[in-house]
Amino acid sequence: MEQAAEKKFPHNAEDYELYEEVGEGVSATVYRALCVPLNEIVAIKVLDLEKCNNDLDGIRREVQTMILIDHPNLLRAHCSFATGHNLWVVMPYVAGGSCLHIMKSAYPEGFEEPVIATLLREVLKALVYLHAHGHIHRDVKAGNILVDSNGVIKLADFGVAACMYDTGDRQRSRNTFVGTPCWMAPEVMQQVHGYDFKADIWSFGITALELAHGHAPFSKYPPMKVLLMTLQNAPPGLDYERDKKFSRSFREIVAACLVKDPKKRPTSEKLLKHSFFKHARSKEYLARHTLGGLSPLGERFRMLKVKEADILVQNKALYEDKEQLSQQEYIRGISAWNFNLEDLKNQAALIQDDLILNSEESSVSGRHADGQDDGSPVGRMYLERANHSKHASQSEDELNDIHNLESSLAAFPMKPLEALKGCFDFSEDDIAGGTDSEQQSQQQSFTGAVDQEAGMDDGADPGLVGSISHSGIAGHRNFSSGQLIPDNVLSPKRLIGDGDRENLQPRHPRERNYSGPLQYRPKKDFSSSNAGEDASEGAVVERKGRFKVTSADMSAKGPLSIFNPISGGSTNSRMASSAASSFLQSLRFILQQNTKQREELLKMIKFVEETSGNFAELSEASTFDLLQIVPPASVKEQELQAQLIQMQQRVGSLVEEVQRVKTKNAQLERKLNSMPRQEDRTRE
Ligand SMILES: Nc1ncnc2c1ncn2[C@@H]1O[C@H](COP(=O)(O)OP(=O)(O)OP(=O)(O)O)[C@@H](O)[C@H]1O
Repeated sequence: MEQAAEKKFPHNAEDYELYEEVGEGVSATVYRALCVPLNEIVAIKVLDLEKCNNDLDGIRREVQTMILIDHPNLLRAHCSFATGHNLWVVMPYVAGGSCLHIMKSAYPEGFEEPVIATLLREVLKALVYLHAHGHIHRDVKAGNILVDSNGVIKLADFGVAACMYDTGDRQRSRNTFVGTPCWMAPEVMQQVHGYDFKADIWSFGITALELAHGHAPFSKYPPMKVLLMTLQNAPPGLDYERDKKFSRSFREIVAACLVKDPKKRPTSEKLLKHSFFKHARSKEYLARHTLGGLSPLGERFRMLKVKEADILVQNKALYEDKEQLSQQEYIRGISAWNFNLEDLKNQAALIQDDLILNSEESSVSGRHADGQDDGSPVGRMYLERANHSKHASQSEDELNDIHNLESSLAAFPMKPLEALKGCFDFSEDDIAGGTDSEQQSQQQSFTGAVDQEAGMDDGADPGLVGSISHSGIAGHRNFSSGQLIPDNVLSPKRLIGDGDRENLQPRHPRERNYSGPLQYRPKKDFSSSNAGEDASEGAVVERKGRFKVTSADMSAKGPLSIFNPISGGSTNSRMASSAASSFLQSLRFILQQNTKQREELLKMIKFVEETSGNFAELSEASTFDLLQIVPPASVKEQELQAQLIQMQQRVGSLVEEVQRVKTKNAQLERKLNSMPRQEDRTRE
């Protein structure tokens, strides 16, 4: 691969000393490192090729884009090469880390407006450049906005960038789900007409809200819920009450970006001229107001991880609820959902449970449209769940929710209710629970502030510079990034630095890659995958941490399994059991509905029987049929609906028949009454 700039960065792992971990993505870990020959601190993103083995094109594209771009606000890669089972991407070290990490560490409620304006202005400059060169970034979010120690902003992560001039397969890739759900534009979710650079403008608007509040709108919800809310609800925005500290121009620019019709969104170039950016300040101001007083990145990252682990333990002790725990990963803002259109449809079919839980929020628009809540997300969800009683009064709303859901998903060929049919397709094996430790390892959450210590420095962090030696990498080979993915670099083990490269350990199944890969597999996969290292992964197509589905993914994939959108669980067993409980709830609800209708019908039949003895026989038959309406738990919802319609039609015709008989009787009565008079007349 070509090298960036004048300096020649070596393509050899031996020439780098890995220091501490400074970031983690879904399929990558980022280290601060020293390039020994150049004596320069760099960041090295170590991508696990095994986890990306179906998206090698994507990786190649990311690296190529990273090397070719040339803009002060875009993070450019120095070089990349494969070593062992990993791909190393060498890039400048951005000492402040991402805005997401900064917020999690010191600004959990978000930044002040001048800081936001400054950050967004720089991001927009990067987007103007990218769009002008035919690229769509597709993953604009606070986690990808890096701040260096001088306050210079770098937009990073081209893992999902696409070229607008692509043809053929790559063009088709723009008809794919790519991005992170909370930041994803509606047209990207819908996949009806594809999308263009305006998708970045939507994500930019969401990022503006994220920087203002410390989290993205809908970030407390599971991915499927986010999809539905984005499609169904009014676009999120700044709230007049809660966000009154922000200027009108801020409100306006957010509203301009978050328009559902992409054509109505401004271009990045136009946005850059918006009056909101009058609030922007210098990079020195930015450095002071974002990084001032923060400890070095590696230290912060380590503390956040400790904090996450604590929260995980607390949550586990409090709730012992695996489904809730799996939410944590999502809340954290990690994007690890891999799914295709069929998954979406099938998951959507089960979402009524979720809609019931959150019916209030899902109908909210405007003031609370961003789903903000002050309580702890896990506690809140737990409460919602506890409040979820099955009162009859809720039933109508539930039905409405299902209908709303249906109309929102009109673009999808299979309707949610129809998709329920596939939900029975799992075996006892599938319902066996996953291990706690596996669950636990998946959960992380960044919240609250951490202690603020020494200032920041691009150089080595004393005390943290446990360099990782190279010699432990058995048989590692170097490849130029021109040919990124030789066959033999793919292997079942992932190696990570652990302070000493001599002791490189295969990591336990990656902690953060389990926020609920939204996927399904044929039933046989369920059982077979239980034995594997990560039951959720099986024949997963894509490891990169985002929603992604390629055109090829849209083909049918055999019998359906299911996923509970609430759990976002990682193991098939958890998916199966939570889906089973979700489905049972659906059945109970249907049963309840049908019982009520049955009672109504019985009343009508009784009325018919009483009014006309002539139809007793027919009525009996109807009563018998009606009794059949009570659905055994295993009867599918659709069949029940059909039965119900038939019953209703039958009762309707009975009522008509009764009316006809009544009319006839009345006529006969009139005739009878008139008859004696005729006899009298005859006698006379
Ligand atoms: N050059 C860099 N200098 C300092 N920190 C970095 C650098 N690049 C990335 N990071 C940190 O590492 C984190 C993860 O990196 P990155 O986003 O590239 O991984 P990823 O797998 O693509 O993540 P995701 O899929 O979640 O977007 C970033 O959020 C950031 O905090």
